[in-house]
Amino acid sequence: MDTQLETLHQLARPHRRAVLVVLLWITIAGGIFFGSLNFYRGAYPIAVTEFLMTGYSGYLLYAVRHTRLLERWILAYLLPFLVAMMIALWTPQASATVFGWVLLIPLVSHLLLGRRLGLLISLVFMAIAAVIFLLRNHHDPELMDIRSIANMVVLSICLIAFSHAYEISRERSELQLLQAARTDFLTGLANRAGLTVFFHREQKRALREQQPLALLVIDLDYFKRVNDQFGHEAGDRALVHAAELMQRRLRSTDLLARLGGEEFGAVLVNTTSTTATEVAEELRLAVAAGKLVHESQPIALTMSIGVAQLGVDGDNLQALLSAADERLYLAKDLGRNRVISAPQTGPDTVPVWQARPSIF
Ligand SMILES: Nc1nc2c(ncn2[C@@H]2O[C@H](COP(=O)(O)OP(=O)(O)OP(=O)(O)O)[C@@H](O)[C@H]2O)c(=O)[nH]1
Repeated sequence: MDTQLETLHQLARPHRRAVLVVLLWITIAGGIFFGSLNFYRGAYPIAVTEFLMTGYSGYLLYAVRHTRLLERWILAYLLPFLVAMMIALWTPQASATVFGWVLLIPLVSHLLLGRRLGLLISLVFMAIAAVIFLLRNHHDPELMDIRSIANMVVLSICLIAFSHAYEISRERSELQLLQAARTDFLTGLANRAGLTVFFHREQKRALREQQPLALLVIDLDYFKRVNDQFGHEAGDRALVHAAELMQRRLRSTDLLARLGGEEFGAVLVNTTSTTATEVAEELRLAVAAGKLVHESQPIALTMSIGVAQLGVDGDNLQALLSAADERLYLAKDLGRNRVISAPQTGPDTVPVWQARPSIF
């Protein structure tokens, strides 16, 4: 399943679960009421079906509480419920008003299953209900009147269209909110939450495909001075400028994020610590060479960077952030404007094991 679809399912789960629980309670109450009524009237097959549906709904109520397979349980409720509805429509004892329940199908199936499956289920079961209606009532001139039929068709189309439009706009708003929650407002990069989601996805892929994965933690040097000397607005521009320079040098498959303040993080997919160090070096040189001018005065920017690799420096994001952070602060202690990574890295870096004694 693609990640956006999976994210949409995850976002929708709490409200779908809530709708399902309400429907199950209504089914239980309705099943007891109509089952007793039909039993009393002697309509035993319908009464038994309704009592069975009541018991099944009670079981589902228990099952859906903590399940991770909510979509399957929804289908396990909705399909028998709709089949029972079709059987009830077909039974000779059922009155014509029972067809009113069919109008619930698009609302319930869209609320429970979203726009794609909701639309499919609505179309299939409403078409079956229409066929049953025509077969049962084709002798009734009042019900077969063109105006009555047109009324029912238009009402059905309206309900399908409204339910579908509601689901589309709900999905869109949820995605926009999610996007905003994972984006840094100033630079437009991912924020820490966005980096976390991206890292976990790439970590799974890296483990599955046995590929390396590297993390950079990047901090602008003496950034307080930029703010103090040029003002906060110029500081903001400098952050955006550095972000753009770095973004240009990364592959589209990598992720650059602003972790907060003047600190950035980069997840480099399919990259070893050695290559990540070379990339970090390129980023450092690009930002140091970048020409940012504020009111005719150049703003000089440099960065310190710590590098870590999955499986070498830790097996989770927290461990990699700590390792990269530790190296970043070592870079600061050694005079800033440099990259520090694991011991086996390139010539322009200071190995951790060599540099460590200077800070103790
Ligand atoms: N303009 C601007 N400044 C910010 C933002 N977030 C954090 N800062 C500033 O970044 C500066 C960070 O200062 P410090 O933590 O002392 O670090 P530094 O001056 O970069 O020094 P080193 O990191 O040790 O090289 C502070 O002055 C913050 O106000 C922001 O969104 N915009």
